[in-house]
Amino acid sequence: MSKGIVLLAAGGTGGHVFPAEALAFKLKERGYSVHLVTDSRAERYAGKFPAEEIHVVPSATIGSKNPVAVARSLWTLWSGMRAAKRLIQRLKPVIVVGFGGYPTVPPLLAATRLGVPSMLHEQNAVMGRANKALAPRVKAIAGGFLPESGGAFSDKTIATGNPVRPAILAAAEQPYLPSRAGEPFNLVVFGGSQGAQYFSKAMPTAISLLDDVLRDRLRITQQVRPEDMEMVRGCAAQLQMSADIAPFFNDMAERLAKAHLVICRSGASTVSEISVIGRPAVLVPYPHALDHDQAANAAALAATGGAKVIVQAELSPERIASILSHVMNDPEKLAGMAAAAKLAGKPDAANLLADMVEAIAAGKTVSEFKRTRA
Ligand SMILES: CC(=O)N[C@H]1[C@@H](OP(=O)(O)OP(=O)(O)OC[C@H]2O[C@@H](n3ccc(=O)[nH]c3=O)[C@H](O)[C@@H]2O)O[C@H](CO)[C@@H](O)[C@@H]1O
Repeated sequence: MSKGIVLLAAGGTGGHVFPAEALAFKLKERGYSVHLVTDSRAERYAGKFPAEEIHVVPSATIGSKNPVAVARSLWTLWSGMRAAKRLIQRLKPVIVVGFGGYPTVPPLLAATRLGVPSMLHEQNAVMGRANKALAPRVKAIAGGFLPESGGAFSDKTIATGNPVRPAILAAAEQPYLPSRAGEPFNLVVFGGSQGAQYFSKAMPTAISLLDDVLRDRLRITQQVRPEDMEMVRGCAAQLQMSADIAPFFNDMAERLAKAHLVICRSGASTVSEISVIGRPAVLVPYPHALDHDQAANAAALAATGGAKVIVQAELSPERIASILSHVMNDPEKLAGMAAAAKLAGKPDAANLLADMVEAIAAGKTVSEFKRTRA
């Protein structure tokens, strides 16, 4: 028999949904039923997300200054809140947990109005806008990279880390095996759930600048946005490179486990996964990210010595080639970074977050929960 329903709310991008999914697996193991409320991208997760049902309620952002657009958004939010209220009254969840993104605003507001316990998980080192708006109303906030003290809501924040998928935890069992002179060197290049156009042009040029000995050692996995696939495939063929190229790799955990170096953006789950598995990384924060959350996530891992951060404006194919030449000849340095990254990893985040969900659902305060952990 189910211990009760937990309603998870997440904006429809991988950045919000993947941590919610990791928590969902954990809660199901503990005997809860899970429902997900998200936006119109819900069908992407159908059959994959371990929820009894996936619900969509209307939502909108208020980004525009145009009064007609603002009125329309407010109306959509109002309808979303009414729909969310009906959903919560029907499901009677023991708690509603928001993972950020504007589609979480109606369900979380509805939960607080109905007196249902509610909490947030913020994946990034900087709080997103939806979470910032909801933070004063919820009972607790779990943070992927948020500090437990000194932040705006430190009295109710717990640094759980970002829950990672079971496949990532399995990959974390594999030790880092350095690639020495003459041995294959696995390089994984990726953007995030949507890919990163920057690497499509920069990587092939960088690789063309390497000497033949290093280029022969490279085995590349590169996530490439669909519109760039043909161009990057052509470059790889011209360079006679061994490269796996795709818009999205479903076996990313396994690829990260085998990587000798990762070059990527610094979305919250990306950074958390790299540190849980323990692989050295060059992080290139997405320069147009709202509130520069990616720069802050990257800085958190770089501070441990597990990664190097380079802002895109200071990066070039020449610099990538120079970094590759240097580190491919210095396996000890990469092994040191891998160890530092692993030390910073939080493989127990999903467990801790599930403990927190159970405690808040049972009416405990954050300070009471913290005391049980001490
Ligand atoms: C442009 C933008 O606004 N990005 C935001 C978005 O990033 P984004 O949605 O890219 O989020 P993350 O980096 O957090 O997660 C990407 C996920 O996709 C997976 N993956 C990626 C490529 C692939 O081929 N296969 C695969 O499985 C990664 O392993 C990771 O689990 O949400 C994050 C979490 O709120 C934020 O930190 C980012 O700033």
